[in-house]
Amino acid sequence: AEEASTPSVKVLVTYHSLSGHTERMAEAVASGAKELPGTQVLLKRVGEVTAEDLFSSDAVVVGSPVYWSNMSGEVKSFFDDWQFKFGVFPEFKMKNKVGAAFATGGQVSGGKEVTMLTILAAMLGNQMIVVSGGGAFGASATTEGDSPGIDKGELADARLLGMRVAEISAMLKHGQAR
Ligand SMILES: Cc1cc2nc3c(=O)[nH]c(=O)nc-3n(C[C@H](O)[C@H](O)[C@H](O)COP(=O)(O)O)c2cc1C
Repeated sequence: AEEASTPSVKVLVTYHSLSGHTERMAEAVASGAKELPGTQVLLKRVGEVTAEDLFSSDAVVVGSPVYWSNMSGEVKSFFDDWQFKFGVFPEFKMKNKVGAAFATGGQVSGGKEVTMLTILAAMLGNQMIVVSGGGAFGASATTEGDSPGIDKGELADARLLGMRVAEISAMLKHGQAR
């Protein structure tokens, strides 16, 4: 009965992906978050996220392909839409929600960490509580050259990120990760 009366933690996992790599990572982040009982996960492309999706979430995990060592324009437009479409400022409507990032990039040293940091920077500017997981700045995967596609270890990192986001969100919402 106690379980049922505890409101579930809502995690929004959202991403941009043209050739499917970032989408695979997003699915793994989502399944990692679901591993914590009582977690509700919504998986959507950035362009499909509504105000209701955003504001009803306890956590938002954003994934981007690396475009010129940074988040893709579509992901940046998503963040810009937080103001243009959803009016987050000046009330800081995203304040104290958990935020995290993941990225895929063609090259080993092609800007995945910068990409995650710029995503986290947008979240920090919104007074969100940013967390890492999987890797030091979030979960990432190299998708071209000697390391084509997404491998098992990269999927495992994405799952770990999702789990950590769910755990921290539950701690903030309920005082413990259950
Ligand atoms: C316009 C453009 C710019 C890119 N710039 C970079 C880059 O600077 N560094 C890098 O490692 N990969 C770069 N890539 C490769 C993508 O990040 C990589 O293929 C990624 O996994 C694609 O993700 P997706 O399959 O989800 O679309 C670029 C790709 C495109 C289309």
